[in-house]
Amino acid sequence: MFFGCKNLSFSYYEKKVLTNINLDVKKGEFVGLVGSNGSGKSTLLKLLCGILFPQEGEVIIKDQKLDEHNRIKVGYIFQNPENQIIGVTVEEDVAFGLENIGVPREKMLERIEWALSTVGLEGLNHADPNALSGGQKQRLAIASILAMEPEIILMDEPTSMLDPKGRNEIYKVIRNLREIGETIIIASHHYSDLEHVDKIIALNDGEIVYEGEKDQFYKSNVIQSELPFNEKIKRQFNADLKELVDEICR
Ligand SMILES: Nc1ncnc2c1ncn2[C@@H]1O[C@H](COP(=O)(O)OP(=O)(O)OP(=O)(O)O)[C@@H](O)[C@H]1O
Repeated sequence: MFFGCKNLSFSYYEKKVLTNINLDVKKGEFVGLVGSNGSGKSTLLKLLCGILFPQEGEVIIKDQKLDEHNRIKVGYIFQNPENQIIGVTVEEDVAFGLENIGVPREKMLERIEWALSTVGLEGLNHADPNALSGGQKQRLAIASILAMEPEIILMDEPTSMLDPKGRNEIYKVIRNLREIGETIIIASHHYSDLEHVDKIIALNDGEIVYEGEKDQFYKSNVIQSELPFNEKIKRQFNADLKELVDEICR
């Protein structure tokens, strides 16, 4: 198995929030994780990257159980980039993780340049991270993870704190990451975040209730609240959003 988990269950003290989760993610796959508030998406991502440990089951990375020795292979991008940025300059921020794992200086500079250009922040090496826009901060957080060359990247609602411009910047980065063959799981409520996913996994009350094609998911009634706005309109008024607007404006 490239990446996934087997029979994973997790409780916060007495409260069970995930039950018997099984995932199998192929190399290069782009997976969307959806579910209403509190369904367990963030908890699942935190288990998949080793921030939390399950009471039952295991996470697998390249046929091995995820533990403190190999969890570096899983990169986790927080919802709020402020939680992740620690450097005084952009370059220092990306360098931080690399220094921790003892990457030699020359290799480190190469990786920093590559990561910054992949997220479109080239030339900003000496900028103050606090002076960056929201979209740039999120891209810096992605670069810092990318530089560590993880096998898989997990993103927890990466656009929820951004304006439309920032969101578009992140979509461009995701397209770049896909082109270079990165494996990505993205938890999100935003339909646009999930436009290009290979498959959807839907959680409800801590259980997987759907796994499969995106279009099929939106056609099904598994989780109504996750439907894109246009689809909700279609079902309610039996008309396309554009047709309705045209009709109203006539
Ligand atoms: N640290 C914690 N201690 C106790 N309960 C928690 C903790 N974190 C989350 N929970 C509970 O676990 C359940 C799942 O939460 P989680 O944040 O994983 O869901 P989510 O699907 O990511 O929600 P959202 O879309 O709102 O971010 C919720 O009922 C939440 O209240």
